[in-house]
Amino acid sequence: MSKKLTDDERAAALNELTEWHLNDQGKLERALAFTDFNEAFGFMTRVALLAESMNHHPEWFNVYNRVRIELTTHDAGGLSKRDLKMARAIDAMLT
Ligand SMILES: C[C@H](O)[C@H](O)[C@H]1CNC2=NC(N)=NC(=O)C2=N1
Repeated sequence: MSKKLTDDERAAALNELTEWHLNDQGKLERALAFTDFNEAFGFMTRVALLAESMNHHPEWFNVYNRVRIELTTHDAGGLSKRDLKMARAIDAMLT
């Protein structure tokens, strides 16, 4: 069971995760564009393996070279540290 972040914790995290924003559903969102579908799906495959190992799974949307990722923690009813860990791991994968 993960705890929902406090308002202060969430604000600090958003300040640090510059590529991410809070969407209108309160989820942590990042939009990405790759050169083509192969690159996008290759990235999604790497994230999928990571997600499975972390038992924390993204909600996402893909069209051709674009991927939009939304992170939230269902049992916390909002953002938790698990979303921040996942976001940082995704960022690290892209550098
Ligand atoms: C039973 C299982 O541990 C839960 O359903 C996990 C799986 N993956 C999950 N992923 C995400 N993003 N949020 C969750 O709350 C979550 N819960």
